[in-house]
Amino acid sequence: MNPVIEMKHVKKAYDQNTIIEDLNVSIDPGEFVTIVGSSGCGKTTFLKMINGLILPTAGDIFVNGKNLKDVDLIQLRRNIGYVIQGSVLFPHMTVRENIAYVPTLWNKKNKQATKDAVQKWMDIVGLDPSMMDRYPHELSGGQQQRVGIARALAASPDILLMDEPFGAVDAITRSQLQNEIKRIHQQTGITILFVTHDIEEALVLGTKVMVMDHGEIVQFDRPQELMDHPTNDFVVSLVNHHPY
Ligand SMILES: Nc1ncnc2c1ncn2[C@@H]1O[C@H](COP(=O)(O)OP(=O)(O)OP(=O)(O)O)[C@@H](O)[C@H]1O
Repeated sequence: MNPVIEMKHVKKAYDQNTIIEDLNVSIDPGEFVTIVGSSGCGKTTFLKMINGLILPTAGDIFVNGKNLKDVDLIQLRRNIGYVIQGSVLFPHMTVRENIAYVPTLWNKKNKQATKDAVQKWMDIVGLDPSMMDRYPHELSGGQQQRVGIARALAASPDILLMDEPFGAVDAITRSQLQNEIKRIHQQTGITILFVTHDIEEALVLGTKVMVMDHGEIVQFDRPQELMDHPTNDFVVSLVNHHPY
């Protein structure tokens, strides 16, 4: 199987400050990769290098076999969904208009196709149709997060990048959203990369868990493997905070 994302000898420095020294990783299509690690270890930097929002200082990044050095980054981002913490919806657009944003560009002559897409994705993320004409400020944090996910998915991306997407919602909503995203992953087979600071969330959601420490991947394994065979003391301490 060809990897959907590959990094080879990737280095990232901000001025003189090297955050990532030499990162090598290969991610297979369809995986749900959760990324955990201490604060400031480079998780967001890692994620943003995949959609070209941050450029590496050295090394190569391949998405769907193409070196990012050779691709149009705007085009690339159309195929990569990006969901971050908090609301990043267009405030002056309704739920319907937010979700329809990309499908409208595609279906200029077929309004019904856009309408169908909005309904389909609202349904998949568990948003009641009565929310359709509301504006973001008329929604709860959890509902806004659902619209954000629906909007990202409505663009039919191959890859979905999620940076602490459920960080700002209460525990009940968070657990509902976790179930939704797990189901969406199973239904769509999309590749998901999901940053979290919560090891429990990482172990529950991930088909693979990537543990980062000081810009290095210290372990990248199936959740069970991580719990049974943690590779170093950092992973041991992470896993030990897990209640199971
Ligand atoms: N634009 C920037 N300029 C300079 N330093 C930066 C910049 N962006 C991030 N950093 C630094 O790079 C390091 C890694 O940041 P990053 O946001 O990738 O970490 P993280 O693991 O996602 O952190 P957190 O869990 O706290 O969100 C941090 O020390 C941060 O201060």
